[in-house]
Amino acid sequence: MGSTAADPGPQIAARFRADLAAIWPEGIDDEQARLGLAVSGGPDSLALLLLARAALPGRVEAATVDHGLRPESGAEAAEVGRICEMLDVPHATLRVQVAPGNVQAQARVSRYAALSGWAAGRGLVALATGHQADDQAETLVMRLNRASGVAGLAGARPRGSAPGGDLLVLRPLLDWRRAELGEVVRAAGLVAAQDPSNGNDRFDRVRVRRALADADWLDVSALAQSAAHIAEADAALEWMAALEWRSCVRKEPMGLKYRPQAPRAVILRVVARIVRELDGEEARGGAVARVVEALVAGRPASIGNLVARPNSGGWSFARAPVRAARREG
Ligand SMILES: Nc1ncnc2c1ncn2[C@@H]1O[C@H](COP(=O)(O)OP(=O)(O)OP(=O)(O)O)[C@@H](O)[C@H]1O
Repeated sequence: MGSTAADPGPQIAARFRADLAAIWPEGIDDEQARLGLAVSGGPDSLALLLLARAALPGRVEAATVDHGLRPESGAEAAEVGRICEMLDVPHATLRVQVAPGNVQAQARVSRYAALSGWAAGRGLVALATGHQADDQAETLVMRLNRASGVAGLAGARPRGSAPGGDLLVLRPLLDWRRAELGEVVRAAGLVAAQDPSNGNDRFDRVRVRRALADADWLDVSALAQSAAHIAEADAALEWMAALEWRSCVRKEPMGLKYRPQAPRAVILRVVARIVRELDGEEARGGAVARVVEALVAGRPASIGNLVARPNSGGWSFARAPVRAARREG
């Protein structure tokens, strides 16, 4: 493929360059700095590949994670490899094993772990992903429909770190519409895989997508911006929860003691972290809320393998004693 066919038009390229510049890490103005691209083979991340290659010629590398969860995943990764070869962009396929349990959540954990290892090994300054405005808006509407709290409603942030690590993740396409990205791919003569991402909540998402397309009074870009505002509020709550943890949570011989000071939204996060640290499990939001409600009312409560008790100005959390009967049996 000639570079002219693959290169997006000058206006599109300039818009992407400006979006990338706005989130580019401070202090990394090195002309040699190279950016990693997470390319699943779907239309959004293929557009990312084309746009980033034009914005940073010779300074991008791509990786595709093959979770091995669908029969066609290997062929999709190979197709991304073929496209990258045509575009003269180095490409790696990262095969991962997904731990049993919540498959989508585990796939995400292994995906980011693999991408982080790859980026570190290749000396890349950051990883860019293809999250875009329609996905943000759809997720927001789906979560509103499930009564999600702030963390659930928060959209992806333009700049953040990969879960469980310190790889910088850039999302330069958050203001781009799906149709615009599809057009970038089409204009380059490429054919994207049928949306290999977004498989987790595909059914709900497709329904919401149709509803949003029919509701011409709904402004998808505005919804996406709201998701971004909520993401900032979520980060602020996390910051407050870290502060509350430092000043109000103490070790006890049997577990942790918490003397809550903050508003309830922060308390819920601190209690969720206590459960995570003592029980090693991620607690469901509703279960955490029930425990807090009981403790505020002066009643003990249990969550996972923990017992929480109100006492002398605070709440004690400890692992529940193994019942004698169970031990004997
Ligand atoms: N198998 C994959 N290989 C490489 N990149 C991927 C893969 N799956 C997803 N991505 C990257 O993540 C972006 C968002 O994909 P998707 O919407 O599936 O993720 P998500 O689960 O909604 O978001 P997050 O990964 O932040 O939880 C894609 O545009 C792409 O950049």
